[in-house]
Amino acid sequence: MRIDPFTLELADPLVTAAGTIDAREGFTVAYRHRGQRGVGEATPLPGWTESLEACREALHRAAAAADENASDSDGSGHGPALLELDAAETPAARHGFATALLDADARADGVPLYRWFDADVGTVSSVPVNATIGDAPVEKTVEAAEAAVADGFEALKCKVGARSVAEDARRLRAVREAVGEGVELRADANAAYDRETAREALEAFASAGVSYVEQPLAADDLAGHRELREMGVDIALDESLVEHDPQAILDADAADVLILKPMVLGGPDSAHALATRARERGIEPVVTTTIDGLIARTAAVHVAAAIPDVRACGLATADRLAEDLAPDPCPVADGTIAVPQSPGLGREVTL
Ligand SMILES: O=C(O)CCC(=O)c1ccccc1C(=O)O
Ligand SMILES: [Mg+2]
Repeated sequence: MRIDPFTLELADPLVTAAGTIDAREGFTVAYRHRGQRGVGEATPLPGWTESLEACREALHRAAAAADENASDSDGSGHGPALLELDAAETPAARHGFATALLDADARADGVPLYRWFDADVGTVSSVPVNATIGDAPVEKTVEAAEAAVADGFEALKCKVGARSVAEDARRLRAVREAVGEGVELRADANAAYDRETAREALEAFASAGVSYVEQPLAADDLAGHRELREMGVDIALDESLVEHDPQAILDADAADVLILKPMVLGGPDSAHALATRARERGIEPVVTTTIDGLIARTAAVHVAAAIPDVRACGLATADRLAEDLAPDPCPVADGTIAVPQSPGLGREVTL
C-alpha cells in the first residue's frame, strides 16, 4: 500500500456556523488488488472524523497488516488491512483504503464504480447537484445565489446559524426574491441552534420556501430533531451521523433527509449501504463531499449515481479548491455533475 500526504488550499474558504474550512490535508492511497492499481483518498476533517495524525497511524497500521498477510491464500492482505480500519473510529482512513479497493475491484470487473454498486441503475451520465453558498452578508449571499442560478443550478444550499435568525431569514428571503420560485432552497445550520431558536428559525425560513434545514440542533439531540419535523420544513441530519451509529439514526424517526458524507461514514461502500437502508425507511439520502480532493469527490459522485433518482447532492465543491490532486473528471454544468463511465473511479483518476 502506498500512502502519500497532501495539502490542498481553498481558493474560496467555506464559512459555516461551526467555523471556516480553508485548507484540506490528507493522504492519497494506492493499492494493488486483483491485478489492478486502485486509488483512494483519506482527508480527515477535525470535528467530523479522526485527526490527521490518527488517520496517518491507522493507514500505516493497515499497510503493515496488508504486507504481513500478502501471501494469504487469496494472494492479498486486503481483508486484514480493512479489519484494522474501524468506520466509526477512523472513518477517513477507512475511506482512503476502501476507495482504493473498490476502485481496483470495479476496474477488475470492467465497470464504473456506480454500476459495481448497483448494476440495475443502468447508465447514469450525471447527477443533480446543489450550489454551496457560505455564510456572508445579504448582498454577497444574493450575488452568489444569482451567479449559481445563472450557471444552471436548480438547488441552492445556504449556510445559516452564524448570524441571528432574523438576519438569516432576511438573507434567505432576499435569495428567494432574486431567484424566483423554481429553485430549491436549502439551509444548513451546522448545529447552531438550541431548541427554541430552531423553532423560530424554521418558522422564519418557511416564509422563504426553504425545503429542508440541515442539522438545526446539536448532533446528539435526536429527540429535538424529531419534534422539529412537525414544523412544516423538512429536517436533514448530518452531524448526528458523527455522534450516532446509522441504525440509531434510522430508528429515531428524526429525519426526512440524511446527509451522507462518505469521508465521515468510513467509505463509499458504507455510504452506499446507508443510502439503500435510508430509502427503505422512506428517508431521502443526499450525498456530499467534505470539500475533498478529486479522488474522494469522484468516489462520492459514484455513490450518488448508484442511488436511483437521487435528489441534488452537495458534490459541486471542486471550485473551492485552489489546487487539486489531478485534473477533474467530473465537470459541473447546468446544475449537474458528470459521472465517469470508464472502469473504477474513472480512467482519468490515477496517481
Ligand atoms: O453539502 C454541500 O453542499 C457541500 C458540503 C458541505 O456543506 C460541508 C462540507 C464540509 C463539511 C461540512 C459540510 C456540511 O454539509 O455541513
Ligand atoms: Mg451539513
